[in-house]
Amino acid sequence: MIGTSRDGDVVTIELQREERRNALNTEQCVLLRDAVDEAVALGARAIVLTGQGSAFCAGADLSGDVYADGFTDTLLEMLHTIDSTPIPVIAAVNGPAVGAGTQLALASDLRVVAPDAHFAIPAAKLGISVDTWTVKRLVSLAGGGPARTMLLGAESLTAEEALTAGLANKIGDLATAQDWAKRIADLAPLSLRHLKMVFNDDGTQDDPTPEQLSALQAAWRSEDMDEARQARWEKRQPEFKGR
Ligand SMILES: CCCCCCCCCCCCC[C@H](O)CC(=O)SCCNC(=O)CCNC(=O)[C@H](O)C(C)(C)COP(=O)(O)OP(=O)(O)OC[C@H]1O[C@@H](n2cnc3c(N)ncnc32)[C@H](O)[C@@H]1OP(=O)(O)O
Repeated sequence: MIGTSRDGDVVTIELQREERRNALNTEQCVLLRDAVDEAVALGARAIVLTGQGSAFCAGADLSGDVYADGFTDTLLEMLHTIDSTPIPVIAAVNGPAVGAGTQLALASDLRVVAPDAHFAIPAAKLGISVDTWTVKRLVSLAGGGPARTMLLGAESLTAEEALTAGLANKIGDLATAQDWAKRIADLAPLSLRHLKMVFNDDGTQDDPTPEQLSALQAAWRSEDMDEARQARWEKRQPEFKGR
């Protein structure tokens, strides 16, 4: 089960399998992927992801065969959908984020973490191999030290430790994340879209040449730049139209 709600330009998507601490199976991954796609198609300017009840997400559903009915491929597809959305995704980590639950938080752009939440990837306890993307994203966000503690040491990271390491951006609750999302939704969409592309560039692309960079800047030039300048001149909030 997945729940969605909309407040202006912000769509909140909630994992709703509280009885299983929002564990993910193939069906949940498909529902979550489709909910994210729908929010983007509806023109949302920011998405908040959260979990129902006391946990954010307990990871892959261990109550059956974890890798049944193409779970891994569907998980990968869902995480890639979140990672590549043109709009910012804020994870409101309302409780434990374990295994694929941490991966879900890693695929988001920003993380607001509840004080009693924690991150863990107990792959080494479960005989599971962790993929390269997850290791690289964890290192890029939390640093090599905390990443090794979590993966090689199979230890969890508390909210405060995650904030110190850089994995958490803020300590707060769902309302904190939604308020932040509303402020982000008022920023220039194309600027955010370009920043997300640059942040998520995994380094396999060659750096653009100066000519490519100026062409990219020209291509990204939008009416939003004129609106921002005009709004500043007229001392009012800009109303960005770019997508
Ligand atoms: C952009 C490109 C992306 C590329 C990505 C590539 C991906 C490639 C594929 C990677 C493959 C790896 C996938 C993934 O990492 C693997 C996993 O996720 S393994 C699962 C790891 N999860 C766990 O080990 C969590 C276990 N659970 C807990 O630690 C605790 O339950 C909790 C979450 C801390 C909550 O604790 P409590 O609140 O005390 O709750 P309980 O423990 O009492 O549980 C309540 C209830 O929920 C059931 N439950 C909990 N977790 C799960 C689960 N994972 N699956 C199923 N059910 C779960 C638990 O059994 C209880 O139910 P009850 O017994 O009461 O019926």
